[in-house]
Order: sequence, then structure tokens, then C-alpha cells
Amino acid sequence: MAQKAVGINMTLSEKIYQSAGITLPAISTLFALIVAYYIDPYLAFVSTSWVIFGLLGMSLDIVWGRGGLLSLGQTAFYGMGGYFGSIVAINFSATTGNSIIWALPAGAIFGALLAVILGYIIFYARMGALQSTILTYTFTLLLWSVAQPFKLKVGEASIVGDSGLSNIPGIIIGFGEEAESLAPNQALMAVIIIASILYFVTRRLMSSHFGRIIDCIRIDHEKAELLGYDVRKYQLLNFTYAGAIAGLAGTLYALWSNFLSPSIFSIQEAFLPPIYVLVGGLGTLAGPFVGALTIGILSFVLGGTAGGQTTLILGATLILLVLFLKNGILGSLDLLWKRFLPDPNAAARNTNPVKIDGDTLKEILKEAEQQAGPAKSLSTNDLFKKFGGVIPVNKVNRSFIPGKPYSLIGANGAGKSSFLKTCVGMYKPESGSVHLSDLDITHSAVFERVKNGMGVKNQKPQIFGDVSVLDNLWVAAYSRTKQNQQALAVSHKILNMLGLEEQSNVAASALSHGQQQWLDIGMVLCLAPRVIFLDEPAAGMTKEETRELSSLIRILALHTTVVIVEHDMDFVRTLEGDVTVLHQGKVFAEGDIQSLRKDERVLDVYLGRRKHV
Ligand SMILES: Nc1ncnc2c1ncn2[C@@H]1O[C@H](COP(=O)(O)OP(=O)(O)OP(=O)(O)O)[C@@H](O)[C@H]1O
Repeated sequence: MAQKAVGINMTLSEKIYQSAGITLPAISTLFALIVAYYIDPYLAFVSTSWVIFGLLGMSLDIVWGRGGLLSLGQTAFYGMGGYFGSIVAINFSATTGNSIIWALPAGAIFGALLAVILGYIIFYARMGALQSTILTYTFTLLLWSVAQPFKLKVGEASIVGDSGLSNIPGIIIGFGEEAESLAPNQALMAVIIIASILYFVTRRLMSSHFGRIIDCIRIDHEKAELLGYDVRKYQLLNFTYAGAIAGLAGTLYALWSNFLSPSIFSIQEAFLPPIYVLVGGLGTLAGPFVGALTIGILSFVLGGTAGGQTTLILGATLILLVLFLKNGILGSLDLLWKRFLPDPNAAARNTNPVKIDGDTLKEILKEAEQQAGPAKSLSTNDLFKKFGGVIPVNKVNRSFIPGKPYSLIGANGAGKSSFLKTCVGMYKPESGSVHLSDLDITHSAVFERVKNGMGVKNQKPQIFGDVSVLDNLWVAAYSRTKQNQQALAVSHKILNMLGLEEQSNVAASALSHGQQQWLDIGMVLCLAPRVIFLDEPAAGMTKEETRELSSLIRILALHTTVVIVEHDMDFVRTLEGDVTVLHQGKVFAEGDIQSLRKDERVLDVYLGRRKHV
């Protein structure tokens, strides 16, 4: 993921590596077309199915490798798309001849439609990974049992339960009198062309803004939401697109086999796409084609020699492949190739202490004000949150306005982070309200609050580890600007301010802990927030870095509302702001740090002394 923008200080080997993602598939397609032209017709017929299975595998790779959800529902979209596409093909080819022009889009649309329904349930109910996988699997099995007794006649097409749907026309690309099923070699070539078009379109999509955001959502969906992305919408779009590819692949399969039966929804079928993906390489998009081809060839060869033992031998081969090539065939080749490239993260070692340029920061903040409007206030009214018997936020009334930083302090478990998370929307309050200036945001989703001007940095640095430093900032800036050039300009400015230009192409995970904290703060600044929450931002920073952070926060507070959760009293003192002491979820004391430090009651709760509490 952490790739350099093409052409920027790249060595020849890096340029070759970057362009290989296009050139290798293009050469492979050309090679496959030549082979398809010359091979034996029976082999051409069999290998057409391998390409179709590769396409089905790619649909899973979009959902799993890029979206992070292991779906066992791809064969459901594949089968249903296949049935629907076949009904269209049977009825339309009777009049027009051509079997694919209507059937393929119909299969894709039907696959997408089903994926929208299933995806909506998964993503909008915020199901966990395991739950989602189980639901997709259950959905496929449900179709399997419904399809077995199912009977339907639509025009010329008759679905007869277990006996399936027959009379499906072959792959016909001509019209009228020229409408004839393609011969096996031609059919294989047609399927290779369709699959490669879909591969290149998908590749383009996955390297577009959409794909970059999907990658970030896979790495840390909570952070993506904290950057203002409607994560569920992106996930649903990705899932739907993959459903369309599966539906189209199912239609191609039906036209290839001229027959469909409910076994397409069986358990065995449901597990094939994950195997193609694992063997070829998760997240590589081309990998599933390699996986399907490998398994196809193995089955073909072993099926001839080993008869009934094929499944056993195939299973053993697969286990060996997955054990010794953990990243799959393409994934392992990719890693091997990378060994011969200059270390992309070498610059992470040339670390200079971060020095915030105050003038640049003020310029950034002025620009942010012009684009996002004046600073906003934040207030809570009787905010109340409980977890079972624990009440970490107990009817808190508090207002924060711009001018000086606010610090929330208190002993461990006092409720500081819970208060922050309830304000931000990560925790839903039982009662009370939260207002962003005049806007009641009590029930708004996290991403909506962020869109309305909230910026949040959690305790641990939340960065997209595999993504380059610059892309981390870009993804934050793009969420606000929705304009690539503007987002790039903002990211570069913040990169300069943080003094991380040299590390711009380094994977964020290669940065030191302190630098990751800075990067996370930089991402928040990219949002031009009107209210900023920082949860223990100084954790893991050196003394010098903490000093820089303190001056950054003081400048920030002149332009926006800043609320900090902090343990370190010395750090809080340097902020010269307003301090709120929380104790057992309640506001215990307020004032400036000097007077609070002299207050015996505060020292009691803060240091755990009990006599006055
Ligand atoms: N998601 C949760 N589920 C259950 N209990 C929680 C949850 N989050 C916080 N709590 C509980 O709420 C109380 C307050 O926790 P919180 O993390 O808000 O305190 P804190 O002041 O931020 O502490 P620290 O300084 O250690 O981070 C604790 O008893 C904690 O166990």
C-alpha cells in the first residue's frame, strides 16, 4: 500500500515494480488469448470454467482482501445472478440471438441487488467479522434449501427444482442470422476478454480514491469514521460492486455449462472462492485467477491419474501451498520481488525531532477558518452514561469555547475517556445532550459529528499502518475537501509543518511511536476541526516533543475549541488553560492548575487519598 507516487524520485527497479501491476496482467491476458486460440477444444472448454471461477474469486477478493470481510455469500450472488441472467438469456436470445448483451448486465444487476440487501443488514447492523461471515454462509445455505424444491416458469425458461434450469443458450455474441454459440476456443477467448476488462476496471477502482478509502476502512474502520467517512456506505458500495461481479460471473458460468442446478449454492461451492483467493494471494485481485487456474490444472491432471483420490490429493496440495506460501502465489512473488527493491521505509530511520513551525501552523489554521467557518463551542447538558453498574459519565454539564485549552484530569477510571467518547459519539448516552454550537448532536453518528466540525485523537495513535505517511494525511484531508488537489495541498502543508517530508512515502507503521502521535494529530488538523478532542496526546512523546505539543495546543486554542484528557499535571500546567477535575464520572472541581494543585480535596482524589472524599 505504501507506494510512491509514480515518477517521484523513483529508481528504475521501483518504476518497473510499480508498472508491473498493469503490464504483467496485460501480458498474461495476451498470452492467455494466444494459448486459447491454439489449444485443444476440450481443454479450451474446461479452462473457460477456470477463468470464470477466477472472476468469482476476484469478487471475493474485493470484499475480503480489500474490504476485510470474509464473505461465504459470493456463490449466492453467483448462483442467483446465474439463474436470473439465464432466464434473460433464454428469453432474449430467442428473438435477438445474442445471449450475453442482456444476460450479463442482468446477472450483474441481480447479484448487486442481492448484495445490497445482505450488505445492508451486515453493515448497518454493525455486525462483527465473525457474525458477518456466518450470516453470508447462512444466506447461501438458505438459498440452497429454497432452490431444491423451487419451480418457476418465466417465458421460455423453466426452473424445475433439483433438476435445475436447462436449455440455457451458449455464449453467443452475434445477432440474428450470425447468432451461433461460440466454439470452445472462441468462447474461452471471449471469457478471457470479459474477465480481463473486469479485472482492469476493478484495479482502476481499487487504486482510485474509493479504493484508497476502502483500504483505510479495512485497516481501521473506527479511525476512518473518526475522519468523517460514512464507513457503512463505503462498505456497502464495495460489497455491492463485488456482488455485481459475482452475478455476472454466474451468468457466464450458466452460458458456458448450458445448465444450472441448486448445487451451485452448496457448501462445497461456497468454500471454493476463499480457496482460490488464498492460493492466489489475498488482496492481489489477480491472485484468484492464478488460484483458480492452479486448482483447475491440478484437478484436471490429478483427476485423470488418481480417479476418486482427486479431492484428497487436491486438499493435501492446497494445505502444502497455504502452509509454505502463506501469502499465496502472487503475494509471495510480490514479497520476493520487494526484496530486490530499495527499502521503502529506510527514511523512517532519519528522524529529526519534530519542530512545529508556529507561522505555518497559524497559516493553516487561518486557511481552515476560511474554509470551515469560525470555531464552534461544545456543551453537554446532564450527560449520562453507564455500563451496567459503572457510571463513568454522571450528569456532566460543561461548556467549552475557543480561547484557551481545556484539560480534563482525574485519577484512573475517573471517566475522562468515557466523557470524551460520549461527546464524540463513540458511546451512546443514556440521557442528557451534547451540542456543537447550536446544533444538537446527541444522536448523530460519529462521522456526522466530524463532518460538522469535530476532530478527535484517541489515546493510542490511530494511523493506517500499511499506508504511506502522506496518504494518511491525504485520506483525512480528502474526507473534508472531497477534492484531490486541495486535499494534497493541505496534506503537504501539514507534512511540512510536522517536518515529516522526508518520511512522506514511508509506511506509517515504520514511524516511531512519538512520530505516529504527531501524524495522528496532523490527520486531525487536516480535517480543519472547529472543536478538537485530544486524549492523552503527549503519551509516548519525549520532553522536547511534549514542549512542542504544548505550544501547538496553545496556538490551536486561539483558533478552535480544544479539550484535552491528560494525566500529566506538568504538561497540563504548561497549557495555561482551564482545568476540570473529574471524579467518579462527575465534575469534582474546576479552575486553573495552580489553585487546583493546592486544593487538598483535589489531591485526595487525584492521588487516591481518601480522607476528604
Ligand atoms: N466500553 C466500556 N465498557 C464497560 N466499562 C467501561 C467501558 N469504558 C469505560 N468503562 C468503565 O468506565 C470507567 C471509567 O473509565 P474511563 O476509561 O472513562 O476512565 P479514565 O478516567 O479515562 O481512566 P484512564 O485515565 O485510566 O484512561 C472505568 O470503570 C471503566 O472500566
